Amino acid sequence: MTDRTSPPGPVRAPAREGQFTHLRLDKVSRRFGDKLVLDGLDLRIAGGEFVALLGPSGCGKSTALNCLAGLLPLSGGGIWLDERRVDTLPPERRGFGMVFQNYALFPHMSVRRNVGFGLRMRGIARQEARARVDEALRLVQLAPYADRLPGQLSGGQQQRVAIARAIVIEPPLVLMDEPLSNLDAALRLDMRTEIRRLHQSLGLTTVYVTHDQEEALSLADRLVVLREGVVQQVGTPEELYRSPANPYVAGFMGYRNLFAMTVTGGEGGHATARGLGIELTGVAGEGVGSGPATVAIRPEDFLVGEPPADAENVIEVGVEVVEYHGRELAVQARLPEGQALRLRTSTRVERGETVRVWVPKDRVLIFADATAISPQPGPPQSGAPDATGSGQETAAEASAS
Ligand SMILES: Nc1ncnc2c1ncn2[C@@H]1O[C@H](COP(=O)(O)OP(=O)(O)OP(=O)(O)O)[C@@H](O)[C@H]1O
Repeated sequence: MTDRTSPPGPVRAPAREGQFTHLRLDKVSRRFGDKLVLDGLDLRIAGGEFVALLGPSGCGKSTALNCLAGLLPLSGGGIWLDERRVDTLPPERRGFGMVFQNYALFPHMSVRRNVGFGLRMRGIARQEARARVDEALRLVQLAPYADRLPGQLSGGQQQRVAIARAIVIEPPLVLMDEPLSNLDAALRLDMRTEIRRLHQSLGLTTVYVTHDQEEALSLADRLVVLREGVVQQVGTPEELYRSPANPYVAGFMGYRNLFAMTVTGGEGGHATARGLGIELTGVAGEGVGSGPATVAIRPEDFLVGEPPADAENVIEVGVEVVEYHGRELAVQARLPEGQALRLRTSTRVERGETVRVWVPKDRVLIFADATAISPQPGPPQSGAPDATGSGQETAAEASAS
């Protein structure tokens, strides 16, 4: 849906009433007991921007969103809409729209009454409220369902009701917490397009929480990758995809192969690393010198077959698992010392075969951070190369070591 080479810029629709220039999170912290779940989160979001908070389960995404919404008090720091401090205000005075994973609709109220609930609470006159509800239902293409109860709707339709309810109050900020997780794959794609369309056409500012890297990349103007409550990297989808700051972010951006190796030399912006019975040359990240490092490679960057004479990074691997994925095969192979290597190829390979694979050195990233460990034995990657949560195990493995 999104053209990745030119990420969509913020602010496309006319400014909304109550719109702000910047939302600022200033050293926001949140503790639960002894546990610091958000640790000094600094973030600046421009009005009209779509920002995704991305990270694995437990990294603090929902906590950050709930702090923004006013559902959780901060343990430290502040939240500002331009010059106005909002973290001291109760949720209803912030007036943000919220969409949750579980829809949170009132089961006994019709779609129309659910959508109009926030307007009734705000004392909006009946006639105006009705017109606004009609318009919101039209926007989410649910006008024909206005008189149904939520239980008479599909999951996707219920989520549209939740979205209509959030936007009908014309909030300066819409907060979405994994709104698509309960939907099936096809519906998720449709709703993703829908959310982006609404965001653009209404000029909303949206903060969207997800653990799904593909969802974040396709929806957001900017991504914020969180790890244990600490921001790892903030950037456009293209920046994060092309230049992840560390192995953890790389894991999220589809670098499913994270190898703990040792740098033995290097020149001209490249470094060479040894370990696991192989040698690899790649782009040297900041601070890479001799010593332990993490080498990151995307499964789809390997080439398979008889390497040309000038092929870089040629290695021999034993094919262990082959999954058919239409145009491509998802393959799990073993390095000489037994570590798993994941690759995707349209070249036919068979289980049990020993094959030569190679990867151009400019497709290999070498990080000074040596905390990643090699992916553990397991099934090959499923779905698209960077499909839902595909980087998660590797990121989790990275954080586990
Ligand atoms: N009310 C609470 N009391 C104690 N600990 C909590 C509470 N809410 C969250 N936590 C802890 O804070 C951490 C972050 O939780 P949070 O829900 O923000 O993570 P998340 O990244 O949104 O994960 P998920 O995607 O699973 O919702 C977790 O370790 C969680 O157990």
